[in-house]
Amino acid sequence: HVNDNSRSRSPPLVTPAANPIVEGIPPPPSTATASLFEKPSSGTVPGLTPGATTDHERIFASNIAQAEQEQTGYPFPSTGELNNRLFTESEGNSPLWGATTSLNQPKPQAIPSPSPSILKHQDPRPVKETMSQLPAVPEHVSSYSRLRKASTASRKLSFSRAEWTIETAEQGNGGLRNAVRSATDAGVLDELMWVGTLGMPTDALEKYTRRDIAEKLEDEYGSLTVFVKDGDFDGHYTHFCKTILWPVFHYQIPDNPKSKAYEDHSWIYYVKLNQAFADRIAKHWKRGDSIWIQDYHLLLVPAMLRKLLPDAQIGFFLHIAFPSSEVFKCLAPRKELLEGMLGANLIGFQTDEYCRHFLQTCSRILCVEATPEGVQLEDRFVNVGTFPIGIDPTSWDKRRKAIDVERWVDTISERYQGKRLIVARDKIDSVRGIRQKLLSYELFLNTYPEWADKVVLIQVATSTTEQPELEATISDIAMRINSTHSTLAHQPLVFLKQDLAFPQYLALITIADALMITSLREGMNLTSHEFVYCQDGRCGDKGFGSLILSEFTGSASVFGDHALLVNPWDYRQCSEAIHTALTRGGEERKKIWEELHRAVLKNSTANWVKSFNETLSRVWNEQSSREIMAVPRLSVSRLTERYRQSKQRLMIVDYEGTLASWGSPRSIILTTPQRAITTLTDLTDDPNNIVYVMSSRMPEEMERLFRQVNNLGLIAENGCFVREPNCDSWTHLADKVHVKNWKASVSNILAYFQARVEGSWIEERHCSLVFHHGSAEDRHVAARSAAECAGNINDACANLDVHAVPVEGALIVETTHTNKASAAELVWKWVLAAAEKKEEAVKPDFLLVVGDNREDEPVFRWANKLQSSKAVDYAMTVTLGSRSTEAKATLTQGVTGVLSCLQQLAASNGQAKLPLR
Ligand SMILES: O=P(O)(O)OC[C@H]1O[C@H](O[C@H]2O[C@H](CO)[C@@H](O)[C@H](O)[C@H]2O)[C@H](O)[C@@H](O)[C@@H]1O
Repeated sequence: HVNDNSRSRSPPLVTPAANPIVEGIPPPPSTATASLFEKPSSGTVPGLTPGATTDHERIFASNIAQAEQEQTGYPFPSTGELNNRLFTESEGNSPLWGATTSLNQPKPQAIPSPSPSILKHQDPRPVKETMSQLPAVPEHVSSYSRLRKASTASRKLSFSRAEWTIETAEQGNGGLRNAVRSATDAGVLDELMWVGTLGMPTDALEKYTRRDIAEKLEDEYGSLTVFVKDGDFDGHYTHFCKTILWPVFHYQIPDNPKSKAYEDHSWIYYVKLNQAFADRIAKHWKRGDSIWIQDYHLLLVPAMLRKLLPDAQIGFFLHIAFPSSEVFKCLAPRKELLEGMLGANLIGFQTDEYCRHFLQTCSRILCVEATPEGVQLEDRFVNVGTFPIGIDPTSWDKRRKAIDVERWVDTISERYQGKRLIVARDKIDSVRGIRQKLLSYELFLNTYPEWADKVVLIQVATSTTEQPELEATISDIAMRINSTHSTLAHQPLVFLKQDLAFPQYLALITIADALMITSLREGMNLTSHEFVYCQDGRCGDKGFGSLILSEFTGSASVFGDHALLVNPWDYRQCSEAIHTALTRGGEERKKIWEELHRAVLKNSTANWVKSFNETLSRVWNEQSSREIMAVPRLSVSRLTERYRQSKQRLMIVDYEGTLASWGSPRSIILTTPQRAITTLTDLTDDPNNIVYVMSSRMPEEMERLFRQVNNLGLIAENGCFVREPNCDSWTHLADKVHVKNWKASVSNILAYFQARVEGSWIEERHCSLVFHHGSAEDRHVAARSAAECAGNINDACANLDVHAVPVEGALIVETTHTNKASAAELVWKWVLAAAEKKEEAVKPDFLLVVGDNREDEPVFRWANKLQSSKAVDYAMTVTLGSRSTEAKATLTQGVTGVLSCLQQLAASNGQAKLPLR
């Protein structure tokens, strides 16, 4: 990676847990975590949950096993046997499928709440110093701790000297891994490197062991390891990611009095880990590399990298949901998180909804301009887009052919002969909605008792972290369902608190009659895609099953109404959906399934990687070409030379901020500085020049401002009105009826915000409304309100073809139909038509556009295009200051620079004398 400069731009993928892992390490030094590292007993696959742990689970697990045994006569193994058999069968053959949660490596120290020691890190003093200030420890305690220290030390020794091997990890984002694998197989990615942590504690490893592991991972597995302290990892992942970001991004605001979610002590670990990733990547980055950062664990990395590598091509993809701005607002470091993401060139989301939420949140919290394409920052544009992830049909075809799958199809079919199967596989996590699903299922059994002995819900519940309260609640409901609705020969719910081996999972979703997903929120949900793909009717009379899907998943936007969309909190609706799924006729099921299947194929993983990658590279090129660094300073002498050589010229110059500094919007006697008047007069005196001034001001103001200049064309209200030189009447470009209608809707929104910002006021122009907040008492509050106001208008009025654009001290609301460029186009037509009429038709061969803000950008774009399409020989577009722009050149001396440049042009043809210096 480091030495090869010739490689193509395939992205190193940054993920918090690299997929190759280090395994076979004895218990780590801390007694608190030792049990997590115990070698699994024989007959289990390393890392798979080794069985029930709490009393509750023990009772529940044995209950199911007992129930299964009691139903003798069936060849189906008990849960325990099944478990062992599965584990044995999958040995040495790690499943390669999607979002599995079984662990074949030591778990990270992931416990539900952070250890109290986490707070120690808040103290900037070294630990030793802090310890020495503690009161003396009683003798018996200190000898105990000496003993503990000794045993810890010996464990550390054996840990650090232990043999190790590298195995494929099963945890992490399986969907992402499959996507990258399939893209590589399909030749979409030809070279890539993963960047991640080991996913296990590493403090106890000797330096040389860490080095050896990192070297092997880099050389043989194309993976770059980021080492962080165990405590930092814990603070980052267990606390900040899992108790703050994860719930909030899934609309769960931890606002109960016991919640520590908003104490910011874990923020420093989040920053630290993100910085460690950024530093590691920056060190290895070479020109031509593209960096793709994955998911909510690394929201700050894009900006950290941008600082280290200003020109790098950086993409960011969020796999989980992005909440509404009202929810995101609750996060204490909300600004930092958004700014972190905005370091990327492209930010991708799973659905349009998350995309919209992000744009709105940026506009409201950061007060920046957000367009449907992305976010305009002061010096850069960041593209934002939707890239729904999917599954890889090719690899699924291969896996389905495995002999194990067929065997399991037979076993499960035989076991549940004559029954209708509803299946589900979820992580035990409150956002996955298992509780809501079981309650709905219970309601279904109560409402339709005739189904009680004909249907079985098999719920596979995987877990990586302990969630005792949730698990207890779920177990209670599960027990209640089975104790109420079971008979000696039938049990309507099979609840497996363990993951399945891959062939079993495949078999299960192949023969099921329905899949039920009730996530309260979820980024995508690939289980539903996997289910649909496997329901192709290849399995006897089974197939074309129904998909019951929470409307709060990303997959709901992929499948739309072809799925039975449900609100998981509406138990009645969910129960009815179960009934519909079980009673639908064969023809109907097939027809619906075909639509679902089409959606799965359309969203294949290879397409996902390809489209993100291609978009990233395209927007990076576009953005780079707009970067101010790449925009040269205007060479006035060269411009003058072209001016002198040309026969017919068109010049369009912006008014405020370009020809004159910004005037007070309320000024009644608005005047144009004499120097601007003189310059314009000198230019318009030349019969070969056509000069227009453009502004957001109203036509009557423009007339007043420029009445002293003859032969001057005017563009008012940002292109809604145009007046030809020497003409008394204005041409209206905006549709009056449309303007009247949208003004009525927007006025109320503006009035609402105006009433809340002391010192702000609303100006009504002919075709636009302006919310002036530049002289508000509290500028900061005013800017935030204006941003929020813009968000509201842009959401509410999107289909009215109106948008709100923030400018210096104001928010202009205007129609999207017209802008300064539409006026410029009309001017161009007029100029060509006039040239045609002359005896010696001379088309303009010199075009100059000068402006200073966002509203001038469309005119720059238009003029540049005229030149590239060879409609004009020479076009120069010039902007002021250091914004990102599409102009070809910049002028840094502001209004003075513009005026002296224009004076130089006029003087070059003898129209004016240059002022004495
Ligand atoms: O639990 P974490 O290690 O913090 O990771 C979060 C989850 O990542 C994966 O799911 C997310 O990405 C999937 C693919 O884009 C998407 O379908 C899902 O909705 C997202 O939540 C992973 O599959 C989960 O197991 C992780 O919990």
